Amino acid sequence: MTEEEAAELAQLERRANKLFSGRVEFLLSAPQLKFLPEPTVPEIAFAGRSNVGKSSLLNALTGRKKIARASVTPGRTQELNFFEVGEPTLFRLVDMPGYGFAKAPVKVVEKWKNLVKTYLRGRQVLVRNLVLVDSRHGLKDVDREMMKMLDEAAVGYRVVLTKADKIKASELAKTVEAVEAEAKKHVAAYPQIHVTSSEKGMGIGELRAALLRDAGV
Ligand SMILES: Nc1nc2c(ncn2[C@@H]2O[C@H](COP(=O)(O)OP(=O)(O)OP(=O)(O)O)[C@@H](O)[C@H]2O)c(=O)[nH]1
Ligand SMILES: [Mg+2]
Repeated sequence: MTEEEAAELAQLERRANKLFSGRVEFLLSAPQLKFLPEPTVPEIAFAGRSNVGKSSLLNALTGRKKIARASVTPGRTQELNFFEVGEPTLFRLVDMPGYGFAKAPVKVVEKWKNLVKTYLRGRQVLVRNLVLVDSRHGLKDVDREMMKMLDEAAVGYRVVLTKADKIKASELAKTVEAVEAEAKKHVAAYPQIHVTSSEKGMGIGELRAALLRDAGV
């Protein structure tokens, strides 16, 4: 990175930090597609296995403890939850139900799956997706399925490792390498992945800046 690029990035990060610490508001919760808000601004959606830390990452990004409901119980988020960022609203963050939660009743899982799939495939204003992956587990087949679906839907996505505070640096480095190698094989995935800890604030500033770029603001 040149000095100029580094300065530009630092400036973007400052702007991102300011924006995320400003107005962030819960807009609505959509249990069905007919309840989606008007597609008036760009949207960035958070996907990932149940309990991977989607709601926690949303809280960390916005610097608010409880704007999105996080929980030790997998399957906490059951609707598409929309949050608006900026005054006036510049873009929205969308917290989604997790996938791959074996204990949920089949019917409930089918309902979430359809909701998420239809949203991801058909939403005009969806500019970027985050696919969250637990640092301790790396990519699972359900993640690969999601990535394939996004490749097919031509929705660009960033792979984000979560809970990086939970493993040793040496193990983390191995996971990063493996996940990055796989991400490079997916057409719609960013070749570089993000490493985060919502608990420790790791990687949060960089991700904020990346999201600002994605939203085009
Ligand atoms: N140590 C640590 N724990 C985390 C981190 N992020 C999330 N967790 C914990 O992981 C659990 C699940 O977090 P959530 O944010 O609710 O996960 P989710 O992906 O929204 O889960 P669903 O809504 O069920 O799909 C909670 O107990 C969080 O406190 C992190 O960065 N570090
Ligand atoms: Mg959640």
